[in-house]
Amino acid sequence: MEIKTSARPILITGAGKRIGLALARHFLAQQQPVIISYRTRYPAVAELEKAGAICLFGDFSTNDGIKQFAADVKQHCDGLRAIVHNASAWLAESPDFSPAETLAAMLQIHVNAPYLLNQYLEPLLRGHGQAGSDIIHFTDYVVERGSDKHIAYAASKAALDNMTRSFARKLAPEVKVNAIAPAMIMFNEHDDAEYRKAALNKSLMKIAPGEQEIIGLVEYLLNSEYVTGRTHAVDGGRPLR
Ligand SMILES: NC(=O)C1=CN([C@@H]2O[C@H](COP(=O)(O)OP(=O)(O)OC[C@H]3O[C@@H](n4cnc5c(N)ncnc54)[C@H](OP(=O)(O)O)[C@@H]3O)[C@@H](O)[C@H]2O)C=CC1
Ligand SMILES: Nc1nc2c(c(=O)[nH]1)N=C([C@H](O)[C@@H](O)CO)CN2
Repeated sequence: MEIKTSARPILITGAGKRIGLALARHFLAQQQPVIISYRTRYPAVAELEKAGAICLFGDFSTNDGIKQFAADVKQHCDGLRAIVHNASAWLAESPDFSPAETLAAMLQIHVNAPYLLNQYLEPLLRGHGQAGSDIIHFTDYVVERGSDKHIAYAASKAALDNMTRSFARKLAPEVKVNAIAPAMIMFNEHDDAEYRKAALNKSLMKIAPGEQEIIGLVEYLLNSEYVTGRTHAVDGGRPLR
């Protein structure tokens, strides 16, 4: 028998590193209970556990894995304050995978996982009053522009963007549902100087702002009683370049 938390946790998927990890640390520092999913057990997962997070293995590459993860969440709490759908893979089209494999993988993590988790965990989000809970989908700036190197990625994030409006309709007024559409937030370690220069030049602001820009927007959305069904760009003015 698992011990259930009293205050409603915020569930963050794929939070063993980078933006998800930064969000988990932020909420824990505010005494806000957190549940995270991790697929790879990065060293930071033990650090989050030590800080009080419930860290559950979750591999969303199959629908069974998603279902199992939802069942595990229900073992640990009766209600959720929010679900933050952060888990993602930025897979480019490449000769290493067939187009069918690439498309299936992108749809699995950016469409099946949030769609199924929203359905399985809906009872935990409801029943907490008007605007009592939130769902936040992480999409991408490329939803509006497309991407010649990440076609399946962009298409799957576009589907997620659309689901934002459908779930907002379905779950209002109890649950607000919004999307955050970042452009460049943080580089990956392997990005070379030439790539970094070109990527920075794509926006008006010309910086990689880091996780704090996302944390600030997530806080804003959680605190709002009115904002729902919208996509919120964090892109340094990229469409204006
Ligand atoms: N960083 C940026 O500049 C931008 C980020 N975004 C979006 O913001 C969000 C966070 O970005 P970032 O921190 O860079 O993301 P990362 O790619 O660094 O991390 C994503 C997380 O998702 C997990 N994940 C991937 N596939 C699966 C799966 N099948 N099952 C379970 N977990 C999985 C990864 O686990 P594992 O490591 O074990 O695979 C990882 O922990 C993402 O949704 C991203 O698309 C959008 C635009 C720009
Ligand atoms: N899941 C991920 N999605 C995205 C990443 C990433 O590292 N993981 N990175 C980007 C880039 O930063 C891009 O916006 C600029 O090069 C996009 N999505």
